[in-house]
Amino acid sequence: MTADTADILKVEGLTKTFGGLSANEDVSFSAPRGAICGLIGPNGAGKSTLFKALLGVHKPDRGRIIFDGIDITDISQQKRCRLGLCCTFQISESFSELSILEAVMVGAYSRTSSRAKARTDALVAIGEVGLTDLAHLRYSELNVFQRKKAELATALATNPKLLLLDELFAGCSLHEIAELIDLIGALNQRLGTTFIIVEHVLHVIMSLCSKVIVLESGRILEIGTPAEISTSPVVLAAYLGEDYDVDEHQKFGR
Ligand SMILES: Nc1ncnc2c1ncn2[C@@H]1O[C@H](COP(=O)(O)OP(=O)(O)OP(=O)(O)O)[C@@H](O)[C@H]1O
Repeated sequence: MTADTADILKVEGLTKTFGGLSANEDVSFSAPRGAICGLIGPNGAGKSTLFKALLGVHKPDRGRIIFDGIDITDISQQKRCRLGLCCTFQISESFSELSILEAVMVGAYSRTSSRAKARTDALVAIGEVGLTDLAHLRYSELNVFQRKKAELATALATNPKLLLLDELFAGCSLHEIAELIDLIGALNQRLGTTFIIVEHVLHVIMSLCSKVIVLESGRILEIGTPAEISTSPVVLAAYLGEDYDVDEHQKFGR
């Protein structure tokens, strides 16, 4: 398999069923290298199931996942992470007495066994998200917004090529959302990291993404630019119901 330099990720015909329910049905899309892509859809559309398949949390029934030219469909989560496919994850309660530095070092240890190197890499990642002055604080002492940034730093410390953000913005104020949008945009520019973002705050998707994938009932409903998605009759109908008024909802997502 030769690497497709244009697309860092290709998903081909991914299907995952739970009992009789198709959580993902023949899902195919690609993510261009260096892009910020959005994955949206109503509740239960299959977004988390798709992320879990990408991360290797569960195995799809059918289909293939090609990451950076490599078929990763059957390889472990740890190996995917080492290849550069990672997500943000909430620090569990059992880790809450760790300092930010120690928590972010957990991410850095995915690519080194050297404590000194993990510490250096963690400090770089902490700097990237602007938490250097708080690096010594315990996780339990942080507010929601600081935790989000620390989770982002932990993921960055794995040195991802593709970072999946699953509702990173949830629980943030409008001001904090604006700051996180700027931060993700800056990281994308500075580090070249590709992002795929699952987010219910559509303003985030419309502000950051160049490509949006819309899922509904496990299937791809539409793929396009934010402008195309925000005026797509099928997308509007999926979100707003069959009786939506296009003129009334032309500011969808703003
Ligand atoms: N482990 C599981 N066992 C059984 N059914 C599941 C499982 N995980 C997900 N599902 C079902 O698959 C469908 C898709 O769920 P999924 O969580 O992927 O949707 P989602 O788009 O992430 O939803 P939300 O926006 O509410 O988080 C739902 O009907 C859900 O109940």
